[in-house]
Amino acid sequence: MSDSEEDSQDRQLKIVVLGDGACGKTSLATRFAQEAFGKQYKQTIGLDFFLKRISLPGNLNVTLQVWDIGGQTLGGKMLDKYVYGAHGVLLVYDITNYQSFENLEDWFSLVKKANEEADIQPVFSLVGNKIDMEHMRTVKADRHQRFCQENSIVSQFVSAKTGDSVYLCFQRVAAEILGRVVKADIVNYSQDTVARTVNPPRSSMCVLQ
Ligand SMILES: Nc1nc2c(ncn2[C@@H]2O[C@H](COP(=O)(O)OP(=O)(O)OP(=O)(O)O)[C@@H](O)[C@H]2O)c(=O)[nH]1
Repeated sequence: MSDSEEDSQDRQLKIVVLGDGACGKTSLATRFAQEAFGKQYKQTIGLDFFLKRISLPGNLNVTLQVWDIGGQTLGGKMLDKYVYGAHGVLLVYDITNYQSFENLEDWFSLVKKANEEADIQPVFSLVGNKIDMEHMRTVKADRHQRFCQENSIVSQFVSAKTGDSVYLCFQRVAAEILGRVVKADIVNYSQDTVARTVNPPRSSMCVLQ
């Protein structure tokens, strides 16, 4: 087994999926992790987990721990704990439900606050779901883009139903996270050369766990 293959087995990223009830978070996670979709709505109580190993350009593999947080947890006591230490956060809304887009401001503020003390800030992505229902869209694409520009976050549109852009959505966030960690790693390296000589650079990737 090559060094890079060995490294990849240890690398896990925590990706938290947030947004209003029924915007499609569980469907998105299920489509991504199990390549399945169910029409029937079953509310998530608390949270669910999914694990999936993905490939990134450059022969890099990572395992994503997807935390699917129930929409009803907004304002609940546990939410801070669920989102703490996330490497990536998908802020999901339903493009046919304007309220689900408006409420993302609250979800966004909450995660930023919960992670104030964390070493690494999460990579955020705004995810407009249900693009298979484009004809019923109530959130204009330019409102979506403005939110992304104002907050410097990654913009994505997906359909958990058809699977359109779902894998790409998770892949893009993982790539963005790894880009940041690698940059942080370079800074640490220059500040701590002695320790790095004893511990080879690849051990630094433990920061992701
Ligand atoms: N047409 C369409 N329906 C979708 C899509 N994604 C989810 N749905 C439907 O929307 C409903 C809610 O989906 P869920 O994935 O359970 O929503 P959720 O955000 O996890 O909801 P909570 O558990 O309450 O937080 C279900 O009936 C899904 O089948 C999509 O991309 N297109």
